[in-house]
Amino acid sequence: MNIGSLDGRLLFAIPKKGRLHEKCLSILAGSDILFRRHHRLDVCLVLNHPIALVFLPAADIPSFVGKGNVDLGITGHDVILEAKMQDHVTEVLRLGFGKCALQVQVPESGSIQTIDDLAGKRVVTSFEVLAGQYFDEIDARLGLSGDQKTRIEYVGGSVEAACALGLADGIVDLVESGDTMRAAGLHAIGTVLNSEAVLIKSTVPKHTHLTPLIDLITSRVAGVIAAGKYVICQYNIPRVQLPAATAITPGRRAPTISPLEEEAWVAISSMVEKGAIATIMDKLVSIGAEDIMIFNLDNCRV
Ligand SMILES: Nc1ncnc2c1ncn2[C@@H]1O[C@H](COP(=O)(O)OP(=O)(O)OP(=O)(O)O)[C@@H](O)[C@H]1O
Ligand SMILES: O=P(O)(O)OC[C@H]1O[C@H](OP(=O)(O)OP(=O)(O)O)[C@H](O)[C@@H]1O
Repeated sequence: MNIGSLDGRLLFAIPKKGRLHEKCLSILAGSDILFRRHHRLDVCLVLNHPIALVFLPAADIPSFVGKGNVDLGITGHDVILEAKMQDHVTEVLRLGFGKCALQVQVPESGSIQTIDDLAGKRVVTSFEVLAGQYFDEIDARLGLSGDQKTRIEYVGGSVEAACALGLADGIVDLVESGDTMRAAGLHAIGTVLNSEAVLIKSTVPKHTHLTPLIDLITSRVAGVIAAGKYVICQYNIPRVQLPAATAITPGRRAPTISPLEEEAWVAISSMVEKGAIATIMDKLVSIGAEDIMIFNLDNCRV
């Protein structure tokens, strides 16, 4: 592939490895963005759209999109703020995966047990901007200045080992399940930020002719995300219970209500959030619903 073949194409940045990579590949598949990635190549052409995918480290994607070198990208909300790109990129969609929290952590059994105890000491992190901003506020509140201020030191990885190695009194790192933190004998004493994966575009796009394609891809990605979040709930209910049933399954706009051959009954079909389905079914049973069925969505537009 020569670089000339990228001319006029929408450049779409995807995390090349790490926690967000696999989910991004399934979003591309669900959006019918077809590509063949050649071994070791980080740029590849999409077969069925004027798009090229650029596989980059998640932390580099905000700058590429913010500076307009790349038109669209998927990355974490956390790394947008860490790269100070929040004024240069627009978060078009929250994607509901890659959920984690950037937390201040200290050894479970140590003398430091609060943020105020940790202020003025050594903190190791890969998020030096966010950790710096967080502790600047704490230091200011406690009146710490000059040499008394919290020392933030950058490391590129294995942050959780820093306390055990004697490099730090506390760390600032991402937590999802908490397994990594607990395995390192640490616990959280403060939250700097909550994060999830987001679809981003340049706030001031360089290639305005690509706006319709950006909107099309955004709508497809939104459909894939919604299909993962919702299921279809279908059931029969006595007609007299319609108001109660509609309140339990209101749908996104309104439930679909169909007559049955039996005059006193109706069938209802409604989109409901996957996470709430057990409770919703309990409630439907309690008002006399029968034949309740749940269907997964392959894809949708909302
Ligand atoms: N444990 C986690 N659970 C959920 N999301 C996470 C987790 N760790 C990181 N993330 C999200 O994924 C983004 C990329 O983090 P990750 O550690 O996967 O990247 P990486 O450093 O490029 O990959 P690798 O860790 O393989 O070197 C983070 O900025 C954050 O938004
Ligand atoms: O709370 P948990 O579910 O344990 O997740 C937290 C861990 O996940 C991330 O690292 P990752 O495993 O992606 O590897 P990395 O250290 O190479 O970034 C993050 O840096 C934490 O170390």
